[in-house]
Amino acid sequence: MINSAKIKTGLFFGSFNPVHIGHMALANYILEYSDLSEIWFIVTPSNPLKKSKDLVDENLRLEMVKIAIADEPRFSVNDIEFFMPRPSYTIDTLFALKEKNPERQFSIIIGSDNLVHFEKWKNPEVIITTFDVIVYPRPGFDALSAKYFREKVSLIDAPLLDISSTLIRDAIAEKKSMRFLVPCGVYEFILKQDLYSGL
Ligand SMILES: Nc1ncnc2c1ncn2[C@@H]1O[C@H](COP(=O)(O)OP(=O)(O)OP(=O)(O)O)[C@@H](O)[C@H]1O
Ligand SMILES: O=C(O)c1ccc[n+]([C@@H]2O[C@H](COP(=O)([O-])O)[C@@H](O)[C@H]2O)c1
Repeated sequence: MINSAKIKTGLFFGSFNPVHIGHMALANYILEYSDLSEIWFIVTPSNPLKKSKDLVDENLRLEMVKIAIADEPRFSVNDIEFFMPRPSYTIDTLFALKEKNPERQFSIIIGSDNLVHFEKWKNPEVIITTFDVIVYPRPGFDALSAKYFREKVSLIDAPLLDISSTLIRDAIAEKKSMRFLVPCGVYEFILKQDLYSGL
């Protein structure tokens, strides 16, 4: 199959502990301002570089992403890493997805912070030469001067909300309502499952 006939799919990897409106706004913007037809949220059970003692069960994180994307048919969620060795190395996931989905052309979506520190990832050279990479800005990290800024890298000037899953977890632990910082339905799920309250 020739490349142009393939479905262009963006891959947005994260712990999503929990998914928040910063993730959704970014994915929304990239979907509208790139040539991607769809974005898959890949829930990472165990980020090789980020150990969090507050990490809730991966199935709960998957459920929250399912709730978040329910109204957008061009978004989907994928649990492939649940069935792969831990920690979750993106290179291994990318090749597994490529093999299983020959009808798709994958682009990995990363922040400029990750591109600047790409040498910390497993096999960065292989990722950057094999896959398309869409980079969005993170303040303080200049993608253009990164060692791994190559021809397969494209920059997208997405607006960012200055919030994180850490902020939400900490606030919930302090009994603050975070209803509007997470996608519709996710806050109710957090309360019902009693997540993050005892941190
Ligand atoms: N507010 C945001 N806007 C845009 N991208 C974000 C935002 N927060 C996180 N991301 C990006 O989304 C991806 C997945 O993020 P992750 O699930 O680790 O969320 P996080 O908010 O950074 O989590 P934590 O606070 O637990 O470290 C990461 O590559 C991260 O750079
Ligand atoms: O493959 C690696 O070596 C690797 C190292 C660090 C991060 N990642 C992936 O990048 C995703 C986003 O990471 P982060 O640290 O920006 O939240 C995370 O969910 C992992 O899938 C992957």
